[in-house]
Amino acid sequence: MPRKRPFSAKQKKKQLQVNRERKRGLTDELNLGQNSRSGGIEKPLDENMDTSDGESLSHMVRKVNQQPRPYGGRNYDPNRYRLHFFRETREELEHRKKIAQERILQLVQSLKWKWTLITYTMLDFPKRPVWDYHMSKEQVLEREEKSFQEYLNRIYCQYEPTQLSYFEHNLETWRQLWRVMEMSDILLLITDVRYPVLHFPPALYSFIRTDMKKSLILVLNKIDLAPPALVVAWKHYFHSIFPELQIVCFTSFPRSKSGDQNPEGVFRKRQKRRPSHWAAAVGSTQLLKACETIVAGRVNLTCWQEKIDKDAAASSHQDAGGSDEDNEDETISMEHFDDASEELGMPCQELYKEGVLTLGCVGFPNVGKSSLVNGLVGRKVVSTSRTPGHTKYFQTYFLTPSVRLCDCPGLIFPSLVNRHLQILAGIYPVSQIQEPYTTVGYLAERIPIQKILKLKHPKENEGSADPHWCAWDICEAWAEKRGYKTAKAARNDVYRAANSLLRLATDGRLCLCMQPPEYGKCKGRKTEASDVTAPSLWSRGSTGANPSQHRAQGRKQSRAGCQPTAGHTQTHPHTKHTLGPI
Ligand SMILES: Nc1nc2c(ncn2[C@@H]2O[C@H](COP(=O)(O)OP(=O)(O)OP(=O)(O)O)[C@@H](O)[C@H]2O)c(=O)[nH]1
Repeated sequence: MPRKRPFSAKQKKKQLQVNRERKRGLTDELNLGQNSRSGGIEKPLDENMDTSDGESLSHMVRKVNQQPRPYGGRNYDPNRYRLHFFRETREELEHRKKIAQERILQLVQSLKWKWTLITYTMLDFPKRPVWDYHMSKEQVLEREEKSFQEYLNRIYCQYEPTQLSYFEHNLETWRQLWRVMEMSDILLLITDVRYPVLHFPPALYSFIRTDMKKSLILVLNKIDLAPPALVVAWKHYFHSIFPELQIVCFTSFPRSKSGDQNPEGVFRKRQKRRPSHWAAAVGSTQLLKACETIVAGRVNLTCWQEKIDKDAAASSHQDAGGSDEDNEDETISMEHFDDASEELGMPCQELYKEGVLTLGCVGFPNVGKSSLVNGLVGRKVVSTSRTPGHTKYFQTYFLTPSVRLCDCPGLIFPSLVNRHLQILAGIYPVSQIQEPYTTVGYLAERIPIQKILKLKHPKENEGSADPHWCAWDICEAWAEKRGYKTAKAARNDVYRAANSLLRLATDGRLCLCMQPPEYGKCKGRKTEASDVTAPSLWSRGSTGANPSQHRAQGRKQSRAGCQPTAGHTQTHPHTKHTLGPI
């Protein structure tokens, strides 16, 4: 009789999980025959695809980030809204791992790190097919499914799967976007200022402007993570391409005067944010001004201005040592819509219905849409997370009686963007990456992370004077430094180390920022104080709570223009690594 092999609890758990997934895959497959809501591709394009674990209905689509909590009645599918991505083959993953272990890394010159919108061939995105009130709900849904399937077939006929970046394959999530676009008067396209061209789909802009005849405001969000000069440079870049576009700079977490100035900050644990922190968001006034310009008096926005003034006063009261009331438990009047397909919105709705301005926050996952809603409200009304794809269904909230905010789930638009960049931009959940090493290599070729993290080469003791680094070495050295060990053999846990490095990058603690094409050349350009609020010097209030500091920063920026200077690297510790001689 063969000897029984030991079977750990972890393995058992995994086995049960796989069985469950297999069953679910079967159910999905059955459902798909009647109603392909999952948005998967029905026939595998490549017969050689990895099908070993039998996880999903279509072996080409990887489903990640399951629904966090159960909602709805008996027929509710908790995984209906999870992210669906194209799945890679095992051979492909093994090949990339080998590259990470062998390829010697070389720093990319900053001149090669310039990005334009053209650099990214953003493809068209799935749109809602035309419908009218004579059609039944089932007919509308069926038409949407057919159109979405055709869209996927078209795109996979045009491009090889490896050419395409990860993008959303779940029709339900696209339906949420369609609904939000229909119900909103102005769309706020939220982008992370570190990767704005990555988060700006020109196809979406032109659809909103030309087809829907609505306005769009571009929000350069998370400005606390980039040097002010870079924020200004991006603002000017977008203005030069889209002169009519309103652009607003925003941060939900302005940098405090003392905060994160220490280069060792990268090693520190993330601090838990106080509930009152939301009131410190910077950019509300700029957003209000942009809305006023577009609305042109058709909606009364005075309440919004009053709210901003009130929040700024409360914030400065807290600065002066006032009480920090915890509003977390207050009743929150958010409206959830967990089935966008149930809501057949008007295809061409009237603007500013009943004197209410609806602002729809749309964009890629993890760019800070929910945080922006919280920042505008001044307290937590929607849940946020550093895991992309956290918001699953759109939610609305009345900021004032005449301004309604709508938070849409994040969507990855199809593009030909390099997948490493997508991961670093926080678009793809780090915990779900099957092969993180090459992305660490991509990062290390743009930021000298070995130096920043003071890593010791794993082969240093083997006598090599100046050992070359490959991505695997970096992960191994980081595992050694952090003490990440595998459970069984107590070897360095390289996979965990790679994930940890990628998290540091997505959180902005290892800060990589894209640069616009003219960045570094426009020395003479004057920076207006209104261009960007300097988060490092002005930590509280969004309405001029500290105007003298604001003016001082404006002067400082004017002197610096758009040139990355030593001054900037001092005020912004991450900049040194981002804009230095790389
Ligand atoms: N530094 C910094 N981090 C931010 C800012 N806004 C959001 N974040 C962080 O970015 C992560 C994502 O924020 P969310 O507000 O959940 O992003 P989202 O766009 O709603 O994400 P999805 O639910 O995936 O669509 C969280 O870890 C936030 O703490 C900001 O202004 N500055």
